[in-house]
Amino acid sequence: MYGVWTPEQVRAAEEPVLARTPDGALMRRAARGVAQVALGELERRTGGVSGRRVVVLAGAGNNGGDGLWAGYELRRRGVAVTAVLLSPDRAHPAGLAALRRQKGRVLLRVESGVLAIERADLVLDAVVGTGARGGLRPEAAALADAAATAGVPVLAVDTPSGVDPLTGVPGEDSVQAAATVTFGARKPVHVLAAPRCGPVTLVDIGIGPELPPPPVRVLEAADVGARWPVPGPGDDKYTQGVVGVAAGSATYPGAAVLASGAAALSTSGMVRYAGSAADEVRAAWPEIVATDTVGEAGRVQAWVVGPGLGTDDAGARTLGDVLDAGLPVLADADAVTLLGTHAELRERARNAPVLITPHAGEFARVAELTDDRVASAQRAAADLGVTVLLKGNATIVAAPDGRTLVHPAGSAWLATAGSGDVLSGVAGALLAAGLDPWWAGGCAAFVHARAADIGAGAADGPGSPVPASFVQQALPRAIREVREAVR
Ligand SMILES: NC(=O)C1=CN([C@@H]2O[C@H](COP(=O)(O)OP(=O)(O)OC[C@H]3O[C@@H](n4cnc5c(N)ncnc54)[C@H](OP(=O)(O)O)[C@@H]3O)[C@@H](O)[C@H]2O)[C@@H](O)CC1
Ligand SMILES: [K+]
Repeated sequence: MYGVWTPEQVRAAEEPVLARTPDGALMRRAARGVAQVALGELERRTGGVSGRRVVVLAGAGNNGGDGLWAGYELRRRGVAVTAVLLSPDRAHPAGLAALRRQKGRVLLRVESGVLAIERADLVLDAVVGTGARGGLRPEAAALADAAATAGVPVLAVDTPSGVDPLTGVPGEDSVQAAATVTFGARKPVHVLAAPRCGPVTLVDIGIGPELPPPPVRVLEAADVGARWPVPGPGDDKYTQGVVGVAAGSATYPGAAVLASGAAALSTSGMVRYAGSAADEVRAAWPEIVATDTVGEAGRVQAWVVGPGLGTDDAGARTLGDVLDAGLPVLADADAVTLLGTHAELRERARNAPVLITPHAGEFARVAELTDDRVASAQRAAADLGVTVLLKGNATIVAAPDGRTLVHPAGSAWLATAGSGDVLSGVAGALLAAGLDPWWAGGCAAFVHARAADIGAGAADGPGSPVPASFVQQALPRAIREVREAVR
């Protein structure tokens, strides 16, 4: 598990360290980190460093200072460095002087910068970092565009410029980085817009002890593996948690098959299905005990409700029955919509162990969604009194007590029909096994995303589209992987 801090928190943590260290020391540490990663990229991509060409796009603030100092370090290693100054009058004076001392080339015009980029092996994006406001301005946009067109990889300094460091939302023009080097702490952009950042290297600049507890956490495979429920010698099928799935309809039997099958693959023990797709579920999964209604289902330890349920009165009744059972509940899809339209159902869910798993459209039916998806999920969790898992390329899980995690999906293969049904089955099974909603959501999101990559073949190559049933089938391998990470 690792933490993510807001730019504001990082700035506050830097202050005391800046005050007790010599002028410029922090920036020099940061710049050495950038240079080291840049040298590694050059070596890996071109087989050497000496004489290789690096262009630094240097903005007006300290991010530009990092870039200029990194250019100085690279010059010392024999790299041909050209800096393009985006605001020549405000370029970091010490960084610029250092680069000049080492005979780095300095350009003031965008046109000459574009020409230099076309011949470069690597571009350092030091346009703007945590002080960013909005997308790239036209001159920086033209330079970023030149790098993209020429296929020159960009190493982002701290954050990919033009992407909001707090929300990860890209402006109209923004940098697509091949890799990113950040300092002191990971920031939200690195997990909310991971595909924009590429692999992120964290450089220690000594501010760690000054940081508060992280407002956002990211689970790693071992965290998930350590919590994944597995049977012990004293367990039987009941003691491990029986999950009930109230999903699917005559129109959407597939949702029932995907959700209940995913539950059966996620934990040992037992799955009960209740709904109008009982025949289809039984045919696909003979081990699942299927009945027509929630009332007939028998004892369970948690309910999954919603996928393919329908939003009519019958759906609302089923959701009400499930909430009244007083057990942990995973409410997805139509169940989220019903919570949006029925205030009395929202009241029954409040402060109960409920995990809702909306995508953006469903989320907007129960709470306000802004560009700041993390804050939106946190507010919704606090206001509704339930744990909220907001789906998206980066999935956010926020508990009413404020605990928040982000799962940064590496790929977008999960954006496929039925994939949410699979997630709901996994998370429901974890609730039945006794995980609290926040952990159930976090662990389910992790394994679900991994199963998508496995199903897509993205672990061994570029991958190919993966239907939800393949994601479901890849769950066992994804679970074995997280369990192996514990050892
Ligand atoms: N403190 C330290 O010692 C350390 C700090 N560190 C580094 O400092 C960075 C933070 O530096 P910072 O606070 O100076 O802000 P920064 O990100 O450079 O941006 C502000 C400048 O950018 C401009 N600008 C704004 N938006 C823009 C846009 N869309 N497109 C283009 N330009 C835009 C804005 O100009 P203005 O709006 O005034 O015209 C202003 O001049 C941090 O990310 C890390 O890299 C590390 O070295 C560790 C030690
Ligand atoms: K940057």
